[in-house]
Amino acid sequence: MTYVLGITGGIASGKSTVSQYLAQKGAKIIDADAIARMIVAPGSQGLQQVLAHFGKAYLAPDGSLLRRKLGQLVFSDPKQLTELNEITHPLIREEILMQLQKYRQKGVAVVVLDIPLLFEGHYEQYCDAVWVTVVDETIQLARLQQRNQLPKVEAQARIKAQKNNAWRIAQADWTLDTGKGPLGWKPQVDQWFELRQIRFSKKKE
Ligand SMILES: CC(C)(COP(=O)(O)OP(=O)(O)OC[C@H]1O[C@@H](n2cnc3c(N)ncnc32)[C@H](O)[C@@H]1O)[C@@H](O)C(=O)NCCC(=O)NCCS
Ligand SMILES: Nc1ncnc2c1ncn2[C@@H]1O[C@H](COP(=O)(O)OP(=O)(O)OP(=O)(O)O)[C@@H](O)[C@H]1O
Repeated sequence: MTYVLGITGGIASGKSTVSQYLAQKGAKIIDADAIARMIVAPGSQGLQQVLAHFGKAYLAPDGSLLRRKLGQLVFSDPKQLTELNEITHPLIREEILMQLQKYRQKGVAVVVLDIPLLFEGHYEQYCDAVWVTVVDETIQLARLQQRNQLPKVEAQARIKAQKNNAWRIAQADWTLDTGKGPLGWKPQVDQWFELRQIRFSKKKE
């Protein structure tokens, strides 16, 4: 039986960092952001659909999507964001469910669904438990600005384009504060699995 753990949270709240730690312990990760990039890769049908809707101005000379530019548009205009979601989300869902099925068939012990829009997309129906990562908004803003090299207003727009923490926390099984650094959250993560006697698959070296 595969144990499916969903991890969600606001932008730059630490989802990928926690997922990477679980991958080191032997979990398989299904990364929605990576899938979202894959479905609009150069030459893909997804990219064609995005460009047909938003225009060729979002195509880079090397055939890739101008992500920063599209982000500037959609994270400052909810209507445009909804339209991008309508194009991309069915393709993202199909790939997520395919990967999940593959891991279940292989008998992987723990699979992590790392999905920013987990509750929005109702992926909790596939999860045995859902964690939400949270961090103080000042730290979140600083991490986001630093990681994505974004000016403050753009980073703030991205945070504002998402649902808030209270909305996510109300639906989650557990809330993990990543603001205190790894020494704060790693032992709590270990304990979650120990208490429930959930074992990871042995990693192939
Ligand atoms: C707008 C795009 C091109 C900006 O690309 P960029 O490389 O700058 O950001 P990236 O994809 O790495 O996303 C970073 C973070 O932004 C947030 N985010 C991304 N898409 C969305 C969205 N549709 N709604 C709310 N937040 C989002 C998430 O927290 C995500 O982790 C890109 O985010 C995108 O294509 N989004 C639509 C697909 C989607 O919903 N992806 C999220 C996975 S479900
Ligand atoms: N506990 C921590 N201490 C210090 N920095 C951290 C911690 N957790 C995450 N970070 C840093 O914060 C940034 C955001 O973390 P991460 O990429 O894991 O967030 P995310 O929730 O996956 O983001 P996104 O929603 O954009 O996918 C990264 O640069 C990461 O290195």
